[in-house]
Amino acid sequence: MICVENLTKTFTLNTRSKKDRSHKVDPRQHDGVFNALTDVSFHCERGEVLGLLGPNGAGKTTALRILSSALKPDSGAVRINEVDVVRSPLLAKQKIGFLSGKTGLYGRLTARENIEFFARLHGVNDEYLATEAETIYRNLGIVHYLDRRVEHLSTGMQQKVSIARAVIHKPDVLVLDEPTTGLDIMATEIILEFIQLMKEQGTAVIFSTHHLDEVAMLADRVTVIDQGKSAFSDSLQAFRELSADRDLRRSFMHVLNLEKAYVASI
Ligand SMILES: Nc1ncnc2c1ncn2[C@@H]1O[C@H](COP(=O)(O)OP(=O)(O)OP(=O)(O)O)[C@@H](O)[C@H]1O
Repeated sequence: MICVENLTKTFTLNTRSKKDRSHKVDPRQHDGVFNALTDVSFHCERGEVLGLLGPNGAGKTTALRILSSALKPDSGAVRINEVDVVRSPLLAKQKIGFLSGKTGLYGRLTARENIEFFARLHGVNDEYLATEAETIYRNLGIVHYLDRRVEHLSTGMQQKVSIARAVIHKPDVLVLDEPTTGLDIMATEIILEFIQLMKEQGTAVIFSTHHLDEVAMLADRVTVIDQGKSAFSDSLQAFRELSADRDLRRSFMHVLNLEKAYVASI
């Protein structure tokens, strides 16, 4: 369904970043450039959830922005069935729903206006908005504040509106960058249940997270990105089996240590 192959992405650093001492220790920086991604590959089938893990700064957001066609890779491929995301970004946008760290909602518009504006950009018709969209609103628990201005909503409320906006055009693939970060237990629960529902409806869902319990609950596949490379990409079961006691935290540490040992040896 969605196949990501050998992505690379280099950022040119500005003069200030070049002088920034904190960057000097990162082996990915040299000669005024930062190699954010050097080799990232994974895939996710219809009706599957892929949990994307990795330490801070590993390259998860960079990879997800490329998937959503917000950013162009230097090399590598992203394909959704027959559609080449890099070559046909407009077509790809119809097939992908993307939730990024920044909500991108218009504060002075109501939640409903935000969602419907985005829906119309994607050619969603009024009949659908009047009927089936209500199911999305109910499933996300946002019905009672749809007509309030976004600037007056809490972080959790805004996040759920952003998710509604990301799925309103019925994408084949849903990409969520840290969807539960900073949210309370109830908002988190609703979002995790919503991901499960999308999976049951046949959507391929890719979400990044620092919470291993979310991966245990939802993921069929796991990809770990470390230092711009996919250090592990396989089923949840294979990930568990990396540790003798099938503990996900230990599996995660195992992947990172192996990767570091490898980097040290070259
Ligand atoms: N435009 C840019 N210019 C220079 N460096 C960048 C740029 N965007 C990202 N980076 C660097 O690329 C690296 C990967 O960043 P990215 O945001 O993809 O990491 P992440 O895995 O999502 O981290 P986190 O878990 O903290 O959100 C970081 O070191 C970041 O500073």
